[in-house]
Amino acid sequence: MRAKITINSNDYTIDFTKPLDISIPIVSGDKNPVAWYLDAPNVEPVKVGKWVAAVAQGSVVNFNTINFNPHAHGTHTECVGHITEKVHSINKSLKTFMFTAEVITLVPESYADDLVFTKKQVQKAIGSKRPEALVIRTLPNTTSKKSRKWSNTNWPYLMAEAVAYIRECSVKHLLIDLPSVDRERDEGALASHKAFWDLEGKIRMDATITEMIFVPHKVKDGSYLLNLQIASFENDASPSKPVLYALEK
Ligand SMILES: N[C@@H](CC(=O)c1ccccc1NC=O)C(=O)O
Repeated sequence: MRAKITINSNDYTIDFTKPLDISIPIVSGDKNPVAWYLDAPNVEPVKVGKWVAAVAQGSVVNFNTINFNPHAHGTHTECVGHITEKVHSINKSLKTFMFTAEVITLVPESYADDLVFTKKQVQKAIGSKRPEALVIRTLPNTTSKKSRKWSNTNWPYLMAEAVAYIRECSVKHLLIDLPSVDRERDEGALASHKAFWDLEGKIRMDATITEMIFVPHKVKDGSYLLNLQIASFENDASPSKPVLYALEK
């Protein structure tokens, strides 16, 4: 299926048979990525007495219970409810699902004992583009990101002024391939989260942050259409499935 779309008076064609999935699959056990000091997610059949709900074990159906944490175990999208006393729901915050998106690639820079992404880098990478969604691929970009054990790694993070700039560019949806836009241990500052949602100003209720994506190498930097989908969880965050489509002229 192909679609003709118009973005700001420019016409493009989309080929829906060529999705570029930038989500990380959730798998049971040690192959899954983990952050925030939790154990691996678990997918296992329901057991009642002698009944094990797996066809391989004599059940007529496979019927698994899944135990996982959206923030710790893979690609997830969160709303401002992640950091506010009143719990806002991602299902109520994210109401449209197709966005113009720009994929950029950033190399972290040294900052004291940390690795960070600066406002200057972001400015250079975005240039004059003003997408609704910004997809940040960080280097190095090995496939081990899909199973990384992130706890206590002090991953690279976005400087708050870089995120404020992203907000000033009117980006509504920020996606990154790290467990957080903020430093792993920041004494609760969450400075980049706060800057993105404008917590000290007019809170952006409809803005979202998606973390732990994986942007394959074959996806080149540039402009795309983004389909950002969540499961309908009434929670601050949900596992999500961001999918890019090339914009053909
Ligand atoms: N960086 C925060 C911690 C933090 O953000 C966090 C801690 C435990 C579980 C989840 C967290 N953030 C998740 O998105 C801090 O050091 O206080």
